[in-house]
Amino acid sequence: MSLKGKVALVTGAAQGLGKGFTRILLTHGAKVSLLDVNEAAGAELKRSLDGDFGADSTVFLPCDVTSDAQLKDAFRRTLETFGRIDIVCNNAGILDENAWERTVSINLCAVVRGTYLALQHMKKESGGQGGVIVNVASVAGLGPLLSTPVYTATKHGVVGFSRAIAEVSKVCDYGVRVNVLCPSFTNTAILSNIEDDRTTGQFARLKDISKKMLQDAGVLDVSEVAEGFLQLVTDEGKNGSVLMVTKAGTAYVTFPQVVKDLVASPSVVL
Ligand SMILES: NC(=O)C1=CN([C@@H]2O[C@H](COP(=O)(O)OP(=O)(O)OC[C@H]3O[C@@H](n4cnc5c(N)ncnc54)[C@H](O)[C@@H]3O)[C@@H](O)[C@H]2O)C=CC1
Ligand SMILES: CCCCCC(=O)/C=C/C=C\C/C=C\C/C=C\CCCC(=O)O
Repeated sequence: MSLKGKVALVTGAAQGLGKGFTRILLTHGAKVSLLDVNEAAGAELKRSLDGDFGADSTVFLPCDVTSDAQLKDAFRRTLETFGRIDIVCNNAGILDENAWERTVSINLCAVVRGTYLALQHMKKESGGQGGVIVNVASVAGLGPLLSTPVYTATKHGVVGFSRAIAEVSKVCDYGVRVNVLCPSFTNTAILSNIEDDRTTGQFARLKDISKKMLQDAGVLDVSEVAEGFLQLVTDEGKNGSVLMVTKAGTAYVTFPQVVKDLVASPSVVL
């Protein structure tokens, strides 16, 4: 799928991975709506992107993804600005085992909210033109990161929810693909949490295990993860796909198939 003339909405776009996803989308010809709760970083990024891609290529919309009203308004303003939405990336995330309810709210509840809003705008049965959603989980969505059990749970939640919605989209012919990105440790601000007793809370004593995992796994550059993101956006054969990005390269994750062909079974009435 070519990105020329396409419009994307990215949450948590002001820095780190969201900024990387934004840049790769712009480089391939898309326009991007940048959503972030950090207004100063968002405004600064917008200024630098104006220089590289032109002021008409992006809009920055201050938005806390935990607010239903703010996220709805950001979708509305994206449509108002660019006239269409084709790509949605639910990327905003935090790691804070002390503020664990907020972690669930941002990392999982807001991904559900962003996915439902994306479907409302893009699915064919609501008059949309189809599209693609990429939800950002983590390798911690596939196995445990010991010092961060709630973070780990939210990322497993993102994987499970996205795979389920991808199947729904296929069966109900929404015309929207839903994929999941699972990066390993990547060089962004969130990595500093590994050392921070305030964010690991009662599990601070386990931080050496996470640090050892990081040393063994290595640290990805944002651009390596952005290439994986681009694959999930552009490869029209991918729906319900979970792409793991590690220093060893990229790999699509396979899951055990517990019930074979459930939806294709003639005994299942849809
Ligand atoms: N850096 C890493 O090692 C990995 C990161 N991830 C995931 O990638 C995603 C992006 O994280 P990074 O770029 O690494 O971290 P980061 O901390 O650099 O960026 C996160 C962005 O999300 C924004 N944000 C936080 N709460 C928000 C809210 N309530 N509403 C709107 N925006 C909000 C922040 O302002 C920030 O711009 C997260 O979901 C994270 O869990 C996944 C695997 C590895
Ligand atoms: C503490 C900093 C966290 C930074 C953000 C993040 O999500 C990093 C995750 C990196 C690694 C995930 C850790 C554990 C995953 C464990 C097992 C995965 C198994 C995958 C497989 O090969 O089957």
